[in-house]
Amino acid sequence: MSTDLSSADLSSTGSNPRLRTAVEKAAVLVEALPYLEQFHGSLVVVKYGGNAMVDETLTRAFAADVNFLRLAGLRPVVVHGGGPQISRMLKRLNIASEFRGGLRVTTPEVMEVVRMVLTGSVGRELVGLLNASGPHAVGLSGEDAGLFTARRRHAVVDGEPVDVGLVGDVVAVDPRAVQDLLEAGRIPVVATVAPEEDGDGVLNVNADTAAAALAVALGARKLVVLTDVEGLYSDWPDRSSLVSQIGAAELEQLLPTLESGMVPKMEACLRAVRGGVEAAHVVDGRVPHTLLVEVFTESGVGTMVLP
Ligand SMILES: Nc1ncnc2c1ncn2[C@@H]1O[C@H](COP(=O)(O)OP(=O)(O)O)[C@@H](O)[C@H]1O
Ligand SMILES: CC(=O)N[C@@H](CCC(=O)OP(=O)(O)O)C(=O)O
Repeated sequence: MSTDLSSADLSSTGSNPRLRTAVEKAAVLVEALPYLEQFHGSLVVVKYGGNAMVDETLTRAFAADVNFLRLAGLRPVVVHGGGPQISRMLKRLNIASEFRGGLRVTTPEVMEVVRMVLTGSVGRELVGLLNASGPHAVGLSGEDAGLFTARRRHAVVDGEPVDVGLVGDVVAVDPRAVQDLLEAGRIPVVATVAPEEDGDGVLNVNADTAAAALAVALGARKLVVLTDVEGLYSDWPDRSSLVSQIGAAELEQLLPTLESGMVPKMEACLRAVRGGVEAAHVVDGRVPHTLLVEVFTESGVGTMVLP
């Protein structure tokens, strides 16, 4: 079946603007058809960055998109960040904080705030927004049912390892709690605090890192990362260097040249595609509905990482 709405369809609307709008809307739906078919039943991990949550219109559009994915027969899993929200709370509490190599230097005092903000505030708000259109979202953290186990990691700045305190990398995932929820038709919403391996404390895991580990453990079809930039720039901040598609080998070469938040993000995309995820996408979460456009249209937006 041809899914093309040709110029003949548009010309048949003559000068009637309502008919023209109707045909254009139909074209969008028709373009989505092959993707609806292709991705039916697919598991998609969506990482929602704190920087993309700034405005209520955007968070509502995000919640609508995730609910849309579920209703369209996909199985979305949300992993959320909350970096700016943590920073705001630290500031209110007069606790100093800094980032090294894209990771927050996490003292025990900072860790308490990270856990409180991610599991008690950002996660709750997202679950509430998602559930405004049906009781499907359930919040959990890496501490629930052994979902994540983490090991302390160091950031690398200018080729040198830097101690960033209570920051972890996910070394094991027990995805059963998430799978049980998916099986029941729910939308898992995951905060990325994780118990430390061989310890009794918890570690602060960058949300991109955790989303990639979860996507691999779940055998996800896609990882979609929503952030506050159009995608990956090969020569940041030169706006003409936006990368629309990149392979794992090329990305690996580019990694040492990247800065700040893009480091854990692109490492996560690499980890995902190397771990069997078909494609990882970085898209601009400041534009409403980019998640749907990325999944259901031919051209997509942002940067796509392929194995
Ligand atoms: N090469 C690059 N391409 C795109 N963004 C970059 C690059 N290098 C640094 N950045 C910065 O990384 C930021 C995204 O990372 P981050 O702030 O951690 O996002 P999030 O909160 O969504 O995880 C961008 O807003 C941009 O300022
Ligand atoms: C270790 C580390 O940096 N952890 C992050 C966790 C939250 C996060 O990743 O949030 P975004 O996705 O919004 O950046 C932090 O403390 O900010």
